[in-house]
Amino acid sequence: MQGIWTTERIRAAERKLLAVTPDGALMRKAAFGLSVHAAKMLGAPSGRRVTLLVGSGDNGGDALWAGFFLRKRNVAVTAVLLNPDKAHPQGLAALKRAGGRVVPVADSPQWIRKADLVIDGIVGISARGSLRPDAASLLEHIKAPVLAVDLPSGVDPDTGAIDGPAITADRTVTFGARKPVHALAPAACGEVFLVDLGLDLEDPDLVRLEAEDVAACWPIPGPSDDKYTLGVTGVAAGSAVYPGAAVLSAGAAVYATSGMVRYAGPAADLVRSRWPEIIATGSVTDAGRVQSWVVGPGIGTGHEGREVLATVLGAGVPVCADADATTLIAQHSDVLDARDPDTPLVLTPHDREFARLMGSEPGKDRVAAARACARRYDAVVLLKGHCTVVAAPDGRAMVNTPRGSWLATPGSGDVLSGLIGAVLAAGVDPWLASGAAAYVHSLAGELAAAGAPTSSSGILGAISDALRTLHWRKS
Ligand SMILES: NC(=O)C1=CN([C@@H]2O[C@H](COP(=O)(O)OP(=O)(O)OC[C@H]3O[C@@H](n4cnc5c(N)ncnc54)[C@H](OP(=O)(O)O)[C@@H]3O)[C@@H](O)[C@H]2O)[C@@H](O)CC1
Ligand SMILES: Nc1ncnc2c1ncn2[C@@H]1O[C@H](COP(=O)(O)OP(=O)(O)O)[C@@H](O)[C@H]1O
Ligand SMILES: [K+]
Repeated sequence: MQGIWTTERIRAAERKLLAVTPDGALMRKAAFGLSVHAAKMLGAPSGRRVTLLVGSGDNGGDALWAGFFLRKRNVAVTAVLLNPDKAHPQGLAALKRAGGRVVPVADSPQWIRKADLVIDGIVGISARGSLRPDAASLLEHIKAPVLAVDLPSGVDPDTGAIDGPAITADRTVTFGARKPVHALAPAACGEVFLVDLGLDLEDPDLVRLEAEDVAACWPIPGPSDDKYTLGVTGVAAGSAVYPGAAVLSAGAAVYATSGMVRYAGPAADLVRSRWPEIIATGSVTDAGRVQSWVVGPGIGTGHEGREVLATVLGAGVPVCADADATTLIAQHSDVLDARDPDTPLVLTPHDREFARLMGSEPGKDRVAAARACARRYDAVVLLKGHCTVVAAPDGRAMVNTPRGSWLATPGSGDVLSGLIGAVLAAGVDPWLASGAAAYVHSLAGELAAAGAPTSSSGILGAISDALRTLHWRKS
């Protein structure tokens, strides 16, 4: 699991380390790492032109020191100082000593336009609010690839929110530890690299699953397993109007697990004909025993849907309440009375469903929003979006960062619900199960797309490929 720390925690850890480190040593270490990445981006660095955008804090200091190291490799370095009086004095002196050019904002457009690489040292973890106009005015001249120092300026370090002009980096080099911005604003960060500073950090504020975490929790059969032992997934989805939701959700469960999948609802004939391995019935009351229920996709928000939801909430097994089920819960909170408080519940709202559950949309701080919703409903909340946040009622939070936006296609949420249900049926912790499902979902989207738009059926068909990329410990 990859740990992510808020800027407050990072600053506290930095203070401790700075107190026992020779003056300037950490910054030079950070800047040297930065210069190595800059040189890689330039290919053959000698004779190439790099322009530094330098703000008034230590982020600008990093850029200036990186400029110093690049001068040693015969790079032509120009620093644009946003506030000459406040530019990091030692960094500025070092760059000048090494033959770097320094220009004021007024003269900067030409130096930004003709650069082979722009290094963004405008603001780092102490950034507050949107970029000020003088800083923002520099961005329009950028033509070259951008290397962001610590984080792309203009993006909120703790929420990843972008409110106004912001740097879009090709690569970000961060120091000490990953910050929320790196997980929550992937399109602005580009590829993120970490320079280790030896910070003493534990108990991350946020985590991101890696392939081995998903492999370790995903239910795959071992020598003593049979069709029941990995858990039976129940899917209560679809209606006469929306039978496709049932096919997609149940189909995702079929691909996700070698255990049994049961379906209950009005699309039983269609589901059976599409997935002969599924035991399908017309009603949840005669579906047979399951170890988890997925309820909601396409069931509608009327009386019948409400009855179905109440029945599965009272079944005493983990429930993933998706799509119409989240709306039903928002509109009729008493339906939750049917729930055994010890039975895990996963809610999977997108922003509009979230607004129904919580009274307003998630806003800029999606992690805080998901945490608040998880606490309010005593449920795991998987907040859908470009980056998906999964929060547990005890405060644990993780984020799934996708590569691309291929999942933005109708029915893709139905696929996700089936994946979650399959992992829940195996008895995996519901927070981990939801995060692992989001990971496999986005990986399947990426593989299905392979660089061109795909569909939910395509994502469904790529689930096995996604799972094959994980490194199993047993089989
Ligand atoms: N500590 C360490 O061990 C290490 C730290 N390191 C580095 O230090 C960085 C943090 O440096 P930091 O704290 O000096 O602040 P930083 O983010 O550069 O600038 C903030 C300043 O900019 C301004 N400003 C604020 N908002 C603004 C806006 N919207 N638009 C425009 N300007 C704005 C405001 O200054 P003002 O102009 O108001 O005086 C504010 O004070 C960190 O990200 C990493 O790169 C590395 O060297 C590794 C070792
Ligand atoms: N721009 C995007 N980038 C990445 N993933 C996205 C994007 N937009 C939506 N998604 C993902 O696609 C899925 C859409 O689910 P949902 O909103 O329920 O749609 P549907 O009801 O059509 O199935 C979610 O998993 C969400 O996180
Ligand atoms: K920056």
